[in-house]
Amino acid sequence: MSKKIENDPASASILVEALPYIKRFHHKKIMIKYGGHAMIDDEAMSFTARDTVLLKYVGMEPIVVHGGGPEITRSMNKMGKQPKFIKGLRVTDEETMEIVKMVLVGKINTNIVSKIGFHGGKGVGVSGKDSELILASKKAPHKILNIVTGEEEEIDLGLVGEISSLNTEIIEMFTDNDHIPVISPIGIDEKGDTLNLNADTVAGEIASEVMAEKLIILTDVPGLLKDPNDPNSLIKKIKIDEVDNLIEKEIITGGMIPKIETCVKAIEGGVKSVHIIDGRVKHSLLLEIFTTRGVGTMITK
Ligand SMILES: Nc1ncnc2c1ncn2[C@@H]1O[C@H](COP(=O)(O)OP(=O)(O)O)[C@@H](O)[C@H]1O
Ligand SMILES: CC(=O)N[C@@H](CCC(=O)OP(=O)(O)O)C(=O)O
Repeated sequence: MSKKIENDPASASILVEALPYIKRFHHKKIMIKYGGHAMIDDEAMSFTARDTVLLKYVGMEPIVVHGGGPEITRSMNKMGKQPKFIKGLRVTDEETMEIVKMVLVGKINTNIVSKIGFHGGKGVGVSGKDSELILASKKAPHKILNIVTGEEEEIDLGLVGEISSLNTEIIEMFTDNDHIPVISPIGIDEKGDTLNLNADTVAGEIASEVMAEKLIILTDVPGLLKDPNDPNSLIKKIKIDEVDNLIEKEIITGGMIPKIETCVKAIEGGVKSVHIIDGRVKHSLLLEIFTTRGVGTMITK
């Protein structure tokens, strides 16, 4: 420790402020959803990995579910494919599914695991296919109203799944043995085929299943915004019964829809506190957990 810190009582008070949280979350599972939009560069990813390792060393049990939407889109573009999203979900044909696996499991997961290792943690990568962690079934086609014909149309999302059951023993085996599980959001169906899952949904459902104390979603906005174009319009707290109205009014759109739906479900599923925060900001994870004021948007009952 440098002399400056030794002699500065303000530095000690940061630790003192953190003590109640360190006590409250001792041996508690903290689910961190690390969104692709928050992975702005290698340095930001390294900071997030280090903060996650810190949580482990002060006695919590962090679990990471990562996304990687922007990286998947970049890879699709390189291959001349145009991505299409319906309500925040990527329409996934077979070729896209191969890209999704390559990017999520082959690239992003291994990158996060090695960064956790570099900072002294025991990261271990799993996908929803390992030990049948996530059993899924193909999502039903999305129904939309064609405003020209006035008729209802169905859009098939392809190989996009919804979770039918979770086998979280493998996760608990890792957390019980001081490892930090890093989970890629893909699942398998009963035939053993791979399905693409939204990472927010996976984080929320696993958080409920393992009875996580907290779910923290790291993304590229300060939190839920009243005006998505104005980063100063942060909604600091929102009750779950206010959410539908914001979706109907199209204040919540795109990738924020699965995020906020996940938050609502996680609260209903027993997760005690749920937050959406800006993962691009250095140490936002620590500020959320260890400070009284917190950061981002808190979703409450
Ligand atoms: N009301 C809102 N408040 C904040 N962000 C919103 C809102 N509605 C839509 N969004 C969009 O949701 C995006 C975050 O979702 P997404 O792109 O899927 O991120 P991630 O890759 O982190 O999962 C934001 O960048 C923003 O463009
Ligand atoms: C079905 C579906 O949309 N799957 C997502 C999986 C990755 C993800 O969710 O990444 P973010 O958290 O960065 O958005 C996708 O293909 O983009």
